[in-house]
Amino acid sequence: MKIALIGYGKMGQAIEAIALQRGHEVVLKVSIENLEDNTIDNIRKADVAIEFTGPESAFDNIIRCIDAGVPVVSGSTGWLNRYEEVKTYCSKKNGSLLYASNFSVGVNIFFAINKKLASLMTSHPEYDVQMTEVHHTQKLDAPSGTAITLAEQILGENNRKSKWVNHNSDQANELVILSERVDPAPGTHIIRYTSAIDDIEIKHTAHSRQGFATGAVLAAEFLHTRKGIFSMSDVLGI
Ligand SMILES: NC(=O)C1=CN([C@@H]2O[C@H](COP(=O)(O)OP(=O)(O)OC[C@H]3O[C@@H](n4cnc5c(N)ncnc54)[C@H](OP(=O)(O)O)[C@@H]3O)[C@@H](O)[C@H]2O)C=CC1
Ligand SMILES: O=C(O)C1=N[C@H](C(=O)O)C[C@H](O)C1
Repeated sequence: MKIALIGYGKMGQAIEAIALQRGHEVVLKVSIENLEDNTIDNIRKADVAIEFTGPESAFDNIIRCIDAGVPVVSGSTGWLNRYEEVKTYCSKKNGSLLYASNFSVGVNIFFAINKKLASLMTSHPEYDVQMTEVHHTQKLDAPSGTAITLAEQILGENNRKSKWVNHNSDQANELVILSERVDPAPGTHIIRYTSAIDDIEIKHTAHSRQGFATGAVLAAEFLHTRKGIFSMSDVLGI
């Protein structure tokens, strides 16, 4: 596959290493230094684009890939207030999009465990639930995209919580997500159910960016021959 890397920072470089190992070719690398290369004509040289830039630039980059007619895998976080708009545009243009707040296989298994645990806890109001996410200090958004996905899963199951907040709270309806920024943390997510009698905790710790990068390349391999809007559940069958 010929791959365009839109965003050549920590993730773009980790993805390039995995893509080359898997026999793919990187035909375009875009960062702030060469934004002039981020054109529809250049993107069209690729079979698939992989977009990891950040909250401010993801939307425009994804739209550009759709306009180029090139399937796009995006992992940028902090822009999902415009996700519905992108989905509508992608459908209208008969494009291909695969978005995930977290591409690692381990986190996608963790999502399934989180949903199941949240469902079991529905009938146990004696437990309160809280989340913590820990990332490196260069991260621009808080809470992490993964934490928001986990929180939305819990909100979907737990009728005692009606919204998430990114600060401490004593309101019973608020699901607290605490964000910590310490180096070199690639990404840790912890969900704690606490009661007077005992606590239950589930935790995922990424040891490096390799899992995210491998998942993004698997997603690109999945997407490049398909039309439509997909998620990592489609890639992994979980
Ligand atoms: N879904 C997932 O599994 C994961 C998602 N992420 C998310 O991916 C995003 C990127 O993370 P990370 O690689 O760590 O961040 P970095 O800051 O290391 O890299 C971002 C890259 O995007 C470039 N960039 C910034 N603005 C633009 C733009 N307008 N057009 C094109 N390129 C641009 C930067 O250029 P320059 O270097 O010149 O500034 C840099 O190359 C974040 O939103 C992060 O949360 C991260 C890990 C996993
Ligand atoms: O910015 C990061 O580094 C990460 N971002 C994603 C997120 O916001 O959830 C995924 C991973 O945790 C690393």
